[in-house]
Order: sequence, then structure tokens, then C-alpha cells
Amino acid sequence: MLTAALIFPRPFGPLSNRFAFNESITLLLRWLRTTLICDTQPWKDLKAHVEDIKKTHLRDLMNDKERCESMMVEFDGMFLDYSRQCATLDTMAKLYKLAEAASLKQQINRMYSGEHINSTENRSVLHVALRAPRDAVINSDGKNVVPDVWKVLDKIRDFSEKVRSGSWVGATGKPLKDVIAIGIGGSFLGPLFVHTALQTDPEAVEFAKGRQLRFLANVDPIDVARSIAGLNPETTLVVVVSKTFTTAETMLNARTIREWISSALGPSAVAKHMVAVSTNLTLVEKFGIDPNNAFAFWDWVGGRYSVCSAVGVLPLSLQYGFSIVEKFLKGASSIDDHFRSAPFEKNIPVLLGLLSVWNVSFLGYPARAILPYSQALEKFAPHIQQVSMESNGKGVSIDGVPLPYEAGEIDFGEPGTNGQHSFYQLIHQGRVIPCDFIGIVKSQQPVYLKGEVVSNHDELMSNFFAQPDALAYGKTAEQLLKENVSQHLIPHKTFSGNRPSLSLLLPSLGAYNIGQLLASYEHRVAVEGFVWGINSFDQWGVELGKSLATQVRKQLNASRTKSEPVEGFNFSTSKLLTRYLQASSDIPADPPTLLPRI
Ligand SMILES: O=P(O)(O)OC[C@H]1O[C@](O)(CO)[C@@H](O)[C@@H]1O
Repeated sequence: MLTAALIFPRPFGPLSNRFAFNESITLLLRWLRTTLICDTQPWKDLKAHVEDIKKTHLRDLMNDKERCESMMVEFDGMFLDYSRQCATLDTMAKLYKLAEAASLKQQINRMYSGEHINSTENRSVLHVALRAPRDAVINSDGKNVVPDVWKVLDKIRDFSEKVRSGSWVGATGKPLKDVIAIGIGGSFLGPLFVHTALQTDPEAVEFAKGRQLRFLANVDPIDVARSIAGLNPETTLVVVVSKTFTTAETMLNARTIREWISSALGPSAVAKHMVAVSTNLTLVEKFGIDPNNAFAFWDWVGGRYSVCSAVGVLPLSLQYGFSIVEKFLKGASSIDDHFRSAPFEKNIPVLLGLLSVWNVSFLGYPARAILPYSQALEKFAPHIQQVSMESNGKGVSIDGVPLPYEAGEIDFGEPGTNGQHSFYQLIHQGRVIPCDFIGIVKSQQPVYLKGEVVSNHDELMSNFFAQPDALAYGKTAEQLLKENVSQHLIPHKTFSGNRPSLSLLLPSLGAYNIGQLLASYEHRVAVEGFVWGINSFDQWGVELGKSLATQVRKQLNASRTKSEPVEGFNFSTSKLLTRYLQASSDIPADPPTLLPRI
């Protein structure tokens, strides 16, 4: 970059010089655009360094106390131990150089200062503003967005208090004690994760007494049936959550539940029983929801980063009260400050992100297992799947240059110990999958049985501490021989070890810690994207399937209502569609409204 700057002439002087200057700038920009991180020296150094790492084994690396100690970081009660990564201190130094080459610090600053870093959609990326304190100043397009954020938060506080206290009642005068949140993707997964995590938190439980929060996401009518089973429209409030208010699944589900309400209570009941969260307030009104009962958010909030906006805050406040949700926002905000200001060596999201890049792009491990040892976090991995895979599952750089390396990673996970009895066989003896072990010091729901060796939570945590070592150390043939294992079983009982993991220990799992965990992973994904040089904040890859579904929808309608033959599809799809239509030809062309009967 410096070299490039030196060879270009200055902007002053005669016209010919200025012309040359403009040319040079164009060339420089082109050069910058086509320069990928893999062309930089730090990337090449890391590639070469892989050979050194291949000669190490975690068994030996773990013997180096000094190394292990410097691979432990603590912030605001969160403790990260990444000593079981296949990495040395030299690896880390090289990763920091890579971060420098990727201008990571500058990219983080650009995000916080509201630059339009989501360039393909020409938008700022400011989910950090959603949890910023009231007096913070965060600008997007020259305007401080924090007062707008708090205006909506205050409106949610008022509305949720009215509903929870019974001063807002339904069409028949009954208090609304149950909530169905309709939304999909980012308008569903984050709120579901937080709700599931709070559901057993003793403090949150107290506030949720007598109330239910359900989610309706899938356009599958079975999900409709499940979401309304046992609920009474008279006592149910529906929150339609959609950033665009055009998502086909959400809108059909919203129309279905509107029908469920109006067929039971009359069309005028919709005003009392349906509210919305969206950036598109015009469409909310068109749908028939009173704009006064709409809760806004903004185009600078990406769907998968929207749980801290009204998308999550409204349904969660209705269920647990605003004060609990505010703690969640504060936890996330604490990590936002840490991410922005801590040096990389002490910065939890930066470390998590750089290690992911190391595992994916250099060691060649494309997947990551997210393994929380807490049943309350059972919906964490599904949420991070979207945050990570929709953000970083890209094939071109932010400037549209095809990537000669893989970006993104395959995220999956289950709470321990359930996962141990499911897919851990593969991660111990099959493929190498870097694992995130997430443990909690104090259980939300402690259980002790007199006479048992340990408490139930200690039993769970015994596994949390044991599994990373089993993966790192493995078990050798010599060890097995010493245990008199028969020769023919030795290959089957050998564990190669040297399988990387990291351990994240949280002091407890209250709303605040849940916010910390969320923000740590959100920023980790951003770090990966910044280093890979991609746009982590758009999602064009979801569009093609949507438009093809439109074509199929038209065909199904034409075939059912006008008996039109299946046309315009390839052989396979035509065959499948024809078979589907023939096998369901008993469905009338213009059926009467039918709602689930369970
Ligand atoms: O909130 P909306 O606009 O209904 O979109 C739902 C989801 O659809 C996507 O656009 C694609 O899955 C997500 O990014 C988004 O979270």
C-alpha cells in the first residue's frame, strides 16, 4: 500500500500531472479492490507456519504452562481459555499481523462510526447502537441514532407494562396473558434463543408467572397448529415481526393468525390483539395493524443482528418485563465496549474470530461445534448458525472478486451432555471439528441429592472439563497396551487427540450474561468477515430460492384452479410437481377457510 502510494504523483501541478493523478487513483483503487487478504505477507507467513504446527501435538503444547497461561483471557466475568487450540504464541503473533493487514481495527471503527460498510445494500451496520446507553452518541448518516433507539425502548416499556398489568385488554375485556411472536430467520432465532435461556432463570421466571410466549416461524401449517394449540384468542396478543414486512412465510402466518382472531372475536378485534415490529411501517398499516401499535427499527439493523431491537425486546418484555430485558441489553453493551477498545491480545471477540480464521483458512477445518453445557442454551447454536452462516457464507470479496479461499464455516451444536451421546463419536475419532465448550459456574437451577458424589450441576460440568482434554490428548496405543486391551481392539480404541477446542466459562446465566454471550459471538463473526474481506452484512444467497418458489407457487395455483399442466420446469421438478398435484387432487380448487383443529 505504502509502495503503491509512493509511485503515484501528487494532485497538484500542470493539467497533465493532474490527469495522471486521477489515472493513478483509479489504478490504486482497482489494485486495492483486487488485493485479497491471501495476497498479503502475513497470510503467506501463516500458510507457511501450518507446517510448523503440523509438527506439534496438543499433548506437548499443553505442557507449556507459560503458553497456556497467556492463552487465557478474562473480561467482565467471562473467562476464555484457548490453550487447546492448535496454535503457539508465534501463531498468535502471526494472526495479529494478519489482523493488521486486514485493517481490522479500522474496520471495527468504521462499523461503530456508522459508515456504510454493508456496501451492497448501502447501509450502516449499527446493532451496537441498539444496546448503547441513553447518553451515547452513535451516528448514521450524520444523525445520532441513540435517541430514536430509546424512544422505541421507552414505548416498549410502556406498552409491555400496560399489557402485563392488565390495563391493556383484549376485545372481550380480558387481560392478554399469552403472546405469539410471528417471524422467521433473524426475526425469530435470536428472540427464541434468549427466551429459551431466560425460561429457567429464577429472576426471569418470577416475572413470567402466568404468562406464555410462543413463536410461529415455519410456514408449515403444523407450526401454526402448534403455536395456537390450547390458546384462547381472547387472551392472546400477536406480535408480527418482520423487518421488511414482505417475507412470504411470515405474512401468510400473520394472515392465518389474523383469521384465527377475527373468526373468533370479529375483525375489529385485530386492533387490540395484533401489534407489529418492522422497519416498514407503511406495510404494517396496510396489513391492518394500527400504526400506534407498531414498533420501529431501522435499515442499519441486519435481520440476524436484530434481537436487541424491538424484534427481541418487545416479545421478551411482554414475557419477562422490560427490566429483565434491559439487563440483557447491558450485558451486550459491555461486550460492545470491550470489542471496540480492548487490545487484540485481550479482546474476546477478536481472539474468537482470529482463531476461527486460523482453523478454517489455514488448518482446513471447515466446521465448528458450539457445545453449551447448559440446557438453557439449547437454542444458542441454531441462532449462531444464522448469525455466522448467513453472514460469512460468501464466495466473493466485498468488492465482488471471487475468493480463492473458503470463507465462512459450518456451525452446528447441541447442549452437552446430549451431544456426547449423539455426534461426539465423530469429533473424537472421525473428522476434526474445532469445538466451543461453553460452561456456566452457577446453574440456574441447582439440584443436590443427599448421598450423591456430586451435585447435578457438578456432574454436568465434569463433562465440560473432561471433553476438551479427551479431544486434545487422545489416547495412544501404548496406553491401551498398558491397560491390557486386546490387540485387535487397539486401533478402534485409539484416540489420535490433537483436536482443537476452546472453553468459555460464564459466572452464571442471567439476562446480563446472555447478552454478553450474544454480543461476543456477533462480533466474532464480524471479525472473521473483516479478515476474509467479505461483506458479512448482506445475504443475497437467500434470494434465488425465494424467486423460484414464486414460480412454483404460481404453478400450483394455476394447476389447482385452472387444471393447467405443469410447465417451464426441468424434468425432475416437473415430475415431482405432477406427482404432488395428482396425489392431492382431492383438494378443492377454491376451498373454504380451514384452520388447525388441535
Ligand atoms: O424480518 P424479515 O424481513 O421478515 O426477514 C426474515 C429473514 O429473512 C432473511 O432475509 C433471509 O433468511 C433473513 O436475513 C431475515 O432475518
